Amino acid sequence: MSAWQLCEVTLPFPVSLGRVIATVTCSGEKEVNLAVQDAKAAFKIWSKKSGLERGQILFEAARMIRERTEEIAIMETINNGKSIFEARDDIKTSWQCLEFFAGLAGSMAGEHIQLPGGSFGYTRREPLGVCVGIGAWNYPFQIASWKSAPALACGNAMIFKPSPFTPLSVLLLAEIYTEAGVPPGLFNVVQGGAATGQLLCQHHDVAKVSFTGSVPTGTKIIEMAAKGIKPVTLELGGKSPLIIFSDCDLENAVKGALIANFLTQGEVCCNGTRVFVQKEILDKFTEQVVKATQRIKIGDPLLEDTRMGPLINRPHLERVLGFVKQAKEQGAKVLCGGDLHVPRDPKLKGGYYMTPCVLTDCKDDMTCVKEEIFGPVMSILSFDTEAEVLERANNTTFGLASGVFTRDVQRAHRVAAELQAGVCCINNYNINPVELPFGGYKKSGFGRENGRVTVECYSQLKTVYVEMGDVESVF
Ligand SMILES: NC(=O)c1ccc[n+]([C@@H]2O[C@H](COP(=O)([O-])OP(=O)(O)OC[C@H]3O[C@@H](n4cnc5c(N)ncnc54)[C@H](O)[C@@H]3O)[C@@H](O)[C@H]2O)c1
Ligand SMILES: O=CCc1c[nH]c2ccc(O)cc12
Repeated sequence: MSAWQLCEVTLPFPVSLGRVIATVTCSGEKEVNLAVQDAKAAFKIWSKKSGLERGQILFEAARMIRERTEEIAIMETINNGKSIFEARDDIKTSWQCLEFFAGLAGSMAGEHIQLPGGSFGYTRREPLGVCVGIGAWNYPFQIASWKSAPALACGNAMIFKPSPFTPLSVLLLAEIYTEAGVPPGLFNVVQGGAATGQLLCQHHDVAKVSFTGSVPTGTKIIEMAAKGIKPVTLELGGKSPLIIFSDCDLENAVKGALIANFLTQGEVCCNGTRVFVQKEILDKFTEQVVKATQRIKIGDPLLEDTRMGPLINRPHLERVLGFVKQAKEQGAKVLCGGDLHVPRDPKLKGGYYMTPCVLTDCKDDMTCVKEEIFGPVMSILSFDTEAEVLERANNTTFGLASGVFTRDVQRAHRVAAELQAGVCCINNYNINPVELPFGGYKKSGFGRENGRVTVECYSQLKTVYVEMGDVESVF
């Protein structure tokens, strides 16, 4: 039995349409201990399998996710409020991630190093043990997949705690792993909020924590991990710059700016919310961005043509609207959106909708330009020169992502090299294929998800020395 089925406290989870869709129970100390105990037992079996054997099971899980895409996407849309159109894409990147690490599992290996006198050494890449994954509410299924796939491929067990705002879809992932053949308890889900998260991070049998969420919570996670000398992966917030030079392909730059700001209701950590536009094209760019933003179809996220659903919950909606109000007070101009949206469909009336917002006349010291809003609010800033925009783009404590639109290939790479961010997209935005590492600089975190390098975040290296001669002793 999974730990999440054994809980004592009942919490209601109102979702983004204002209705309760499910009640899950919150895991306390007893359930967390049980989950760790089961994970330890499963780790013993799993870590003894060859990489190829683990890969075969992960390939099967990927196949099952792909086959059940529609069911999982519907669940994710109900869970989070994002459009079904986007949810399908999240599920695709999830099974792709499982496939990517399944493919790597069989070739994880150490090195052989020849030493004097015929002696030699070799290294073994070994799993860490029981890993904990803690997720945010914006990409519930994908976050759980991006954490569990490399963890399991490397031979670890994982206990995953989703955000209490989106507790459901990860249960399908747990079901799929089990049906695909992972040992019982190897991937387990516990439910709850901060208290459950703390119990997991502080548990002495937990070897690693991989966290996706805000900087303040990330700070607490790293403090707890430091006390236990545990490695962490931190995927935190951002306030990423998107730089649009006057020599860009304008149509692509406009599309890029919308993708950089309005996917998942703007609730995306790597969004390019500081849109720096070179003066010569500011008016043309702004006009086209506003037109395209006003065309975004807001509504029932389960309908095929909807492109923006409701925000995650009422306090968050109010927070985002508060940022727009403050921006106006500080001198920004609202060119469109930024209002509460009440859909005509009566069944959507209680939903946490707002209209996507474009702000102009923004200055670097305004709150809307400095702080992560995590909602559908784009701030447009103008600039003159490359040197100036680089200085301003890097003037932030965050460093998750960045983007540049230009037709000048040398400038594109020069700017990409100068931007202080873990990711830079040239002539597109929010493209995060599983083959490429994803993660932040500065306060946006450290460690990486996806790409080959992530194997290093979920394994440890043992050095073995082999003496082929006699022991030479000074004693
Ligand atoms: N960099 C990334 O990859 C990435 C991805 C998605 C979201 N985010 C960031 O996440 C934030 C929004 O998500 P959120 O509101 O769910 O973040 P959050 O930090 O409030 O919560 C994230 C998770 O941490 C848990 N948690 C809260 N307090 C905890 C504690 N003391 N100990 C252990 N666990 C605790 C929560 O229950 C939740 O599961 C934004 O800042 C966004 O930028 C970052
Ligand atoms: O929201 C931020 C970027 C992102 C999108 N999907 C995922 C999955 C896992 C992460 O850690 C981050 C993200």
